[in-house]
Amino acid sequence: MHVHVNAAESVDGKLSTHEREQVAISGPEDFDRMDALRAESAGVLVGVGTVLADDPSLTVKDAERRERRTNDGKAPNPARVVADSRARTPPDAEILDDSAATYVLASEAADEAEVAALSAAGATVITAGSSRVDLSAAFEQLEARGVDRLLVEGGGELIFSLFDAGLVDRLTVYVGSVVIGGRDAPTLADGEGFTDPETFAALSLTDVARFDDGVVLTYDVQKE
Ligand SMILES: NC(=O)C1=CN([C@@H]2O[C@H](COP(=O)(O)OP(=O)(O)OC[C@H]3O[C@@H](n4cnc5c(N)ncnc54)[C@H](OP(=O)(O)O)[C@@H]3O)[C@@H](O)[C@H]2O)C=CC1
Ligand SMILES: Nc1nc(O)c(N)c(N[C@@H]2O[C@H](COP(=O)(O)O)[C@@H](O)[C@H]2O)n1
Repeated sequence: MHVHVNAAESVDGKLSTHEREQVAISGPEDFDRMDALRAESAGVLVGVGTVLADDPSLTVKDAERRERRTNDGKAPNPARVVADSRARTPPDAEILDDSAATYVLASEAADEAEVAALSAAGATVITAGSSRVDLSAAFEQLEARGVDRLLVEGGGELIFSLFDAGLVDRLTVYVGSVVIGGRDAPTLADGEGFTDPETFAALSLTDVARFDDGVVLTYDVQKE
């Protein structure tokens, strides 16, 4: 599985406000760059926290990009994937509309009725992990279904877990010219955090580019 994490943060590293409401940190040029990344992906992954906060659609917005995908023999939109251990995704969430296939990565702790409701709403539920989604195992099951290239759009809890598990290949971060602040506002990587510097995720900066009134930093992730 190739895993590319892309997110937009303020200069102080926040993904949104302490109220965890969606804010536009980047502008039209960066949203278009993100749309191109979606169009190149087999799947777009977010955590259930992002689904509950933002209710994103995770579709390709540009019609020409969708047409190019169709001409290449692909579905117009990549699959939508949500990491959701307890099947908390609302059955009327945007990611469950009929624009694309939707996978819910759940754990054995998910309530059977909630899983059934998501299946009835059109999702394919993949179970991996006892109390929380085992991301490596879930990715193997996604690959078996042809989803072999994931764009991860957040949020901070999920992104930390992916780095912690050594699953990230590439990171692009849009740094917007704004300070959001707030000790409880989500950051690019939340979770437990690393303590031993030996275990920090090590990155190689490969590009710096200006988009809108901010910069996009591109990194390859060093793997042992
Ligand atoms: N600026 C940007 O680019 C973006 C901003 N955002 C913002 O980020 C915020 C949401 O981020 P956040 O609250 O961190 O939520 P996330 O989207 O990271 O979702 C976190 C949840 O995912 C579930 N999950 C399942 N498996 C795992 C796993 N193995 N590791 C970690 N999490 C797992 C957990 O819930 P459970 O245990 O129930 O499964 C967890 O609470 C919102 O405010 C949103 O607006 C979001 C995306 C992009
Ligand atoms: N690149 C980027 N810049 C921002 O300023 C953002 N707030 C986000 N958020 C992500 O975009 C998703 C919205 O997707 P749809 O337009 O609904 O398809 C949102 O959920 C975040 O993943 N990204």
